[in-house]
Amino acid sequence: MLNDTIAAISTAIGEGGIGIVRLSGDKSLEIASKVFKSAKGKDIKEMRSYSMAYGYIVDPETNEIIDEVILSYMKAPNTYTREDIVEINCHGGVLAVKKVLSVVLKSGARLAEPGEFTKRAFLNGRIDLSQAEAVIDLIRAKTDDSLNLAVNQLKGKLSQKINSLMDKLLGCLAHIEATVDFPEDDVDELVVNKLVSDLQFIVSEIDYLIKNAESGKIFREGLRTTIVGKPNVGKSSLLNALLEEKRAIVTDIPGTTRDVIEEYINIDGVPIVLVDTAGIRKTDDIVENIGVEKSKEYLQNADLILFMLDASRPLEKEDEEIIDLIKGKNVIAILNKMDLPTAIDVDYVKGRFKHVVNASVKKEHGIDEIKKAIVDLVFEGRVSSKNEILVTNVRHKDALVKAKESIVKGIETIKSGLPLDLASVELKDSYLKLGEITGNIVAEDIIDRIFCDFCIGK
Ligand SMILES: Nc1nc2c(c(=O)[nH]1)N(C=O)[C@@H](CNc1ccc(C(=O)N[C@@H](CCC(=O)O)C(=O)O)cc1)CN2
Ligand SMILES: Nc1nc2c(ncn2[C@@H]2O[C@H](COP(=O)(O)OP(=O)(O)OP(=O)(O)O)[C@@H](O)[C@H]2O)c(=O)[nH]1
Ligand SMILES: [K+]
Ligand SMILES: [Mg+2]
Repeated sequence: MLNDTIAAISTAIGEGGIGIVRLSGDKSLEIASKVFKSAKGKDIKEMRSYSMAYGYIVDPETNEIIDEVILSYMKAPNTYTREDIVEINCHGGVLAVKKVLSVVLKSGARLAEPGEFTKRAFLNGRIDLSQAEAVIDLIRAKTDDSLNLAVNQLKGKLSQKINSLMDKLLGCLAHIEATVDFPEDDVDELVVNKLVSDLQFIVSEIDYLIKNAESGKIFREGLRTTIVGKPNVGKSSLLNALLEEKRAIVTDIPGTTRDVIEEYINIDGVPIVLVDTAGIRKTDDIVENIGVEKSKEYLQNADLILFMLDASRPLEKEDEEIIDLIKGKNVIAILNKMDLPTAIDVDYVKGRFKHVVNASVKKEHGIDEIKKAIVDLVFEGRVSSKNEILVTNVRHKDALVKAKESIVKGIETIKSGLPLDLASVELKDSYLKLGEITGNIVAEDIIDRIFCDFCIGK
């Protein structure tokens, strides 16, 4: 129900300077007035929009003072949700904030669902769906570039692009309608050519967005990079070196790492989810074996594999088995332990892998080269995040792919000389797909799924 008043804790739960309980809905001020006592005896119902009041939150049933607070009021429609908003700024302890929320709920507000404030901003028309999605991306951004992309999307840059494509498509549809109204006339060849070239232009613009979406996805989700190799080649040493922190246990005992270790790093603005795994080998140790199975699972889902080899030893069956497992994946092979005499067939490894880096992780050699190889591979021939409209969300990319397919079919229909209104069916499909990105035209379950993913209080 959109017209009830919702409330939630909008700051992170934990000890902090301030914790905020936020209310949104037309009863926000009325509910707040039941629990707030102004220090100067003022009535908050007379408050001006975008002003604050100092006082106490009091449990109306027990008259017990719960917290000393500052309350702020923002009047609809100039607010985050486009509804009346009251924010109660409490002391930032877990208990005070929770108790304030609980009296607010007892006084007539309903606990907000995750993302419900932002969902209201969307349903009330302040932002479209792609902008709402940008809010959560902004909160989760781990690098400056990711943040920058999310802010641009929040400001509506992607929406503008999609709306302009939809306008152009609508122009083509109008064009077709106009010719269909005069069926007796032979459709002018010039008209058809113009239509096809307009559609091809739209396709090329969509193509550009799709092409760069791979990089965009990395900025939003991070590049899943998994270090694999047989035991003892130096995988955990590499994780520690890239993190610049002794995160994983390193020993000279093969089979040291058993669980999967996952950490975030930022390499030149590229967010990386770095995963260290158990060395892959056949083993009778039950615990280690679970680790090995996990390693195999993780390497299947990786965007990039850092395949580590011990260059001081000849290639072994275990290495070959891993080579088989990672076939067809994005791989950077790392020849580690180059500080020791080389025993591996370097040429053979170079023949098998396009990207090979020499390193001695222990002596801190080759770490920068590994970082460079990762970033180069990510952006091979592609754009960075600078001043680009980058599609970062897989949902948007999928919609673009489908939108393009429909236009391409439409162009084929037109070119084959079939009646033009047959093409308009396909163009309308494409229009609907584009509309899913901004949420102009979108099914309720998609909306629910998107906002489910939000945090509470947002
Ligand atoms: N205390 C607090 N800080 C916050 C938020 C909040 O809800 N509360 N925000 C959210 O979580 C973000 C700010 N987002 C906002 C987006 C739009 C409007 C808004 O009311 N815009 C009005 C213009 C108001 C004016 O210019 O006076 C409008 O568009 O009409 C407010 C906040 C970040 N900081
Ligand atoms: N000489 C030399 N030793 C290294 C180098 N890198 C790592 N080591 C050593 O190799 C041993 C194994 O290193 P780890 O990082 O634990 O190897 P791992 O691949 O994570 O091993 P598991 O978790 O057991 O699969 C340790 O004794 C490291 O100090 C290197 O570049 N040169
Ligand atoms: K080890
Ligand atoms: Mg290890």
